[in-house]
Amino acid sequence: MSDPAILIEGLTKQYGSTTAVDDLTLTVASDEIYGFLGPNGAGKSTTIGMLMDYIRPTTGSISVLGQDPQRDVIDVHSRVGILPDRYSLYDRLSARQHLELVIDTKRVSESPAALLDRVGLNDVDGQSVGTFSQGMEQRLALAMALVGDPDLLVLDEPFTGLDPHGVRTVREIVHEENDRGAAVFFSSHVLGQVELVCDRIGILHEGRRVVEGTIDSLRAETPVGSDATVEEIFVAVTGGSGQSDEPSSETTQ
Ligand SMILES: Nc1ncnc2c1ncn2[C@@H]1O[C@H](COP(=O)(O)OP(=O)(O)OP(=O)(O)O)[C@@H](O)[C@H]1O
Repeated sequence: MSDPAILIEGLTKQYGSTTAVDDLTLTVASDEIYGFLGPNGAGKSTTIGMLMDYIRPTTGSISVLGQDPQRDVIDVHSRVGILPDRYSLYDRLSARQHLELVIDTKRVSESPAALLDRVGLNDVDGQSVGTFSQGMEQRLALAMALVGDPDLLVLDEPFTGLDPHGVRTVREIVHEENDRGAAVFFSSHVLGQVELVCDRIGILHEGRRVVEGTIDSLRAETPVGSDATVEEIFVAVTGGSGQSDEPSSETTQ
């Protein structure tokens, strides 16, 4: 049996007196699509940062594709496709040049044009990224994550800034990548989309995982009813807290 895509045990990250991630334990199988949810500030991006060794844990252990991100960082980075929550692009370079940089770094042979086509960015040849809209930048960042047919895709808020075509494209790519054999781990506040693509979800609240399972199993174990949406489950288990009383329209798409 293959290693889990992600194995996290007792993971804690402390920033001074703030506990961003609190004794988190979580497993993502090598063939699953896992939605990592939680209110603003719950600790999702911090956890993702620790998976990639961008952030060092205070305590706990992490294995990514059977490897230790601190010890085997080069291997982990070569096998994982990451769309971080904050990324910087080079204003003066084109989308093709960005992809060529990742292709060179990962030492793979891949067609930038085919990657741009997959994310719906086919008419941007020669255009510098400084002229891109937010959605175009997001599509390019996703294409960069796809380079090298990663064994694990880690996507932090992949729907940010995308129009409905882009949202659909992300959903299709997540399914295609999973069909190809990749695990997908993504955070999102767009709960309607999460419901459409995830095999399992985990909900984080104040750094702790409060529930985990298939949507059906969460409906059964949460007092929300057998036809509850992910949004209703989310609100029930996070106490309706978060930054606003009303879920934003983004969460219901
Ligand atoms: N570098 C840092 N220094 C101090 N505190 C930090 C730092 N990074 C994150 N935090 C704190 O850690 C907690 C978790 O933040 P994190 O960005 O992981 O949340 P998140 O779940 O990704 O939120 P969002 O949905 O808003 O993106 C927050 O309280 C945040 O203020």
